Amino acid sequence: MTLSPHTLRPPLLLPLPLPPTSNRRPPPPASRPRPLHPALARRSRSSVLLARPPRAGAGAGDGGMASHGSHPTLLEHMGRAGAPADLAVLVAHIQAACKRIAALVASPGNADLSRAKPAAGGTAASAAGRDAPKPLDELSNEIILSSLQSSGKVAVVASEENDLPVWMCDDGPYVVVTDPLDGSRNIEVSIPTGTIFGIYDRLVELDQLPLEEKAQLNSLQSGSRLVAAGYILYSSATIFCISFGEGTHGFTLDRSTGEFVLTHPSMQIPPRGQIYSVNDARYFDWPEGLKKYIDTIRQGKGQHPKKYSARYVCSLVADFHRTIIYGGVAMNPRDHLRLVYEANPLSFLAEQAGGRGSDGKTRILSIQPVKLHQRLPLFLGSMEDMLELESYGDVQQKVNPGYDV
Ligand SMILES: O=P(O)(O)OC[C@H]1O[C@](O)(COP(=O)(O)O)[C@@H](O)[C@@H]1O
Repeated sequence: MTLSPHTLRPPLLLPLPLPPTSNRRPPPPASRPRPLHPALARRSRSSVLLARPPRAGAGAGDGGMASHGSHPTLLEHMGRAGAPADLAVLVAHIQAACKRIAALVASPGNADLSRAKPAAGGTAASAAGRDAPKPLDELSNEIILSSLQSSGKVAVVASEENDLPVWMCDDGPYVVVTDPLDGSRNIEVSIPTGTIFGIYDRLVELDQLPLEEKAQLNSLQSGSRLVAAGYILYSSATIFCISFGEGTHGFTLDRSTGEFVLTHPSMQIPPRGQIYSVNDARYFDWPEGLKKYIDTIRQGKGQHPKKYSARYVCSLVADFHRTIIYGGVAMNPRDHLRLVYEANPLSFLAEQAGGRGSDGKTRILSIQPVKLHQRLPLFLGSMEDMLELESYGDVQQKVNPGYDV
């Protein structure tokens, strides 16, 4: 595994032309700029003002710079919040990559790419010498990595798809952790998928260490040091939720212009929901505390005197997005989800929306990662539901026999 893939191939598929949609909401009420998170304030010396006058004919591929009526675009929002120029450039590249992934997962034929399919004869290449089609998570990884590399702002990226962190640029100010396409096993049946990412400052104090060592240590930063995090949900709408440490904000892709526009400003998880989200076919492998908690809330006998409903997409971003909006708790109690590029970014977003992320005992953002692909139980959701769940003590599933589906 090389640490310097300067030969990254450009993604193979181009976005298809997208039809206009009518999924726009009425304009949000005018909001005053919020105070900057200290991490942003520290770096705002070179902040940018990205708001621009309306431009005729603005569309996909213009980097998100066009004004969009009374809905600020993502980059306009960053400009108004005083985000550093480097961070805005980086986010612009991430959003461009995610537009391509959105087109990819929605394109005809993607079912063929939903999992690895070796060419005839079991080799990676066909008789004609062409590569076998790559599964979508690999393609998405290539799209994200090539975008991050061309941003020039990333020192190192740690991805679910790479065994080791990928060193990109010695003076890149940021470190990115990412799951480029979560839930890809759902693609074949057109169920929502998502991209997750987290952004840290490069640890300049490690600059003199050998490449592998500084790549690893930069990628293993505690979630409490996140500068920004986000997810992109590819569903009936494509939604980009992001936090720079001053709230969690959601932007919806307007396919008529190619812009992510602010549709969910300052998202707040309701303090209490009435939905639990878990793969409960695993019930008999759960510990007593978790069984008791779920049995109790199902019957409306918990702290909230209402019977809970179950929802489980089995696609982390979709389950989390619903939980942020409706409240409740989304969980995977076994050691399955990854601390560095799944649990940390989503916990950061949950906290910024007034919720909580924990492993059933401990606040996720206070756990020091020791391995890049470290797995753990993950519980995310409304503050009151989370505290009630954790009060049962014994909620982490220790038995993890491996499941076929
Ligand atoms: O099989 P389980 O325990 O229900 O896990 C489902 C979870 O695994 C994921 O599919 C991620 O798993 P992978 O990293 O193996 O793709 C999530 O999207 C989903 O929330």
